Amino acid sequence: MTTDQFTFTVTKTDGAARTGEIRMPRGVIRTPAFMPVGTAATVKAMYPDQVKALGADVVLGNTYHLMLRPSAERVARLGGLHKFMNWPYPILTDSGGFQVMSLSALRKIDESGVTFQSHIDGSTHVMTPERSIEIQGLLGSDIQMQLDECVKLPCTEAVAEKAMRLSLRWAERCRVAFGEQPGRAMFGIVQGGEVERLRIESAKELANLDLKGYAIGGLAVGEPQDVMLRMIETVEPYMPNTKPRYLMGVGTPDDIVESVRRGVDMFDCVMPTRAGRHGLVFTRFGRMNLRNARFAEDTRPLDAESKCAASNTYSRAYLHHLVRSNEILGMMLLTWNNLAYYQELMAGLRKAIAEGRLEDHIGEVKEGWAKGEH
Ligand SMILES: CNc1nc2cc3c(=O)[nH]c(N)nc3c(CC[C@H]3O[C@@H](OC)[C@H](OC)[C@@H]3OC)c2[nH]1
Repeated sequence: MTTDQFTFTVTKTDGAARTGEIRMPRGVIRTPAFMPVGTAATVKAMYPDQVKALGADVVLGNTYHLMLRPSAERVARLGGLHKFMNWPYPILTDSGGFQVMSLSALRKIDESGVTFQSHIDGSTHVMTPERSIEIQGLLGSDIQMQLDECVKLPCTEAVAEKAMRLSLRWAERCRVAFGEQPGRAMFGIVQGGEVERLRIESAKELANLDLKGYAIGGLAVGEPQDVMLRMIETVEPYMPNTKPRYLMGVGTPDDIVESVRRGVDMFDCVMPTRAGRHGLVFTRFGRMNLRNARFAEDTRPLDAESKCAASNTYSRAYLHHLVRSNEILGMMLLTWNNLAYYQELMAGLRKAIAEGRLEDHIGEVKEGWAKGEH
């Protein structure tokens, strides 16, 4: 009997929300989970053991960036991404489709795949579903995303339909190319723009492929939050409830809370890391921009009750100075604080669902944000 080495178990539900565990050889992912973005084989401004200590069970790598530099083949020759970046735990990699559309000089997209020019040196590359899965395999990725076409919103129904159907055909090709990789998974990505019937068809067709997990793609691309939430509500009933649901690119703390409420299990977003590098901090009192002069002589730490040294030790005045001086330590401390807060938010949501008190907990969390400064 072959024991499946990649499993997902829902442990508790509270309304549409669930807690769960994704178990694989490299470790366990506790859901709902926030996955720090480590695009170029590093979670920017953080040491790997610091990211782990905050409670992150999995980090993200990116096919587009790593195929261009240092190349997937070189990472494989060096022992794979886990060894390369000293992160022995689970890694999820995106297929690269999104970055091709958003970062590169897109040359062509057709049935075979996408042809693009590197934003680094202008060299031409062809990314097919098969090549994307090959690259993710070379990296040693534990959770590999299908190659898809993520349309920019708003777009016409015809454009959304064409991209959704292409993505479905690419999902099938990725499934074949992925083959059997024990202990690893390939996730499908639901597309369909803002068109409910397309979203439902995409979710149903992907469910028929019996994949190990499913992402909701094509969102967090500038649409209002209510549109994003409506799309989640539309597809959730058609996404197998025994498989993890991953909402790509999301989001702010409020986006995450509202999406957990609607049955989403996994999240990724550059918000906490990128914002941290620019002086924007997330706390249980809401967000603060430490560039603001009002912090120039504020001797309080960001959050005296936080377990994180970046949050409970350094004065806002000092952090304000570091940000204004564009000091590296400022980026380090604010990134650290933000990731600590995001992990604390996820741990609180997991605990509240386990105790069947998610709605009360969400009320308390939002009250803290609204109250702002104490
Ligand atoms: C911000 N809003 C947002 N909406 C998105 C929608 C999609 C989508 O439909 N398909 C695919 N394939 N990717 C998407 C992505 C990129 C996530 C990656 O982007 C990278 O973060 C910058 C990171 O790579 C380490 C992450 O890896 C999974 C989205 N990002």
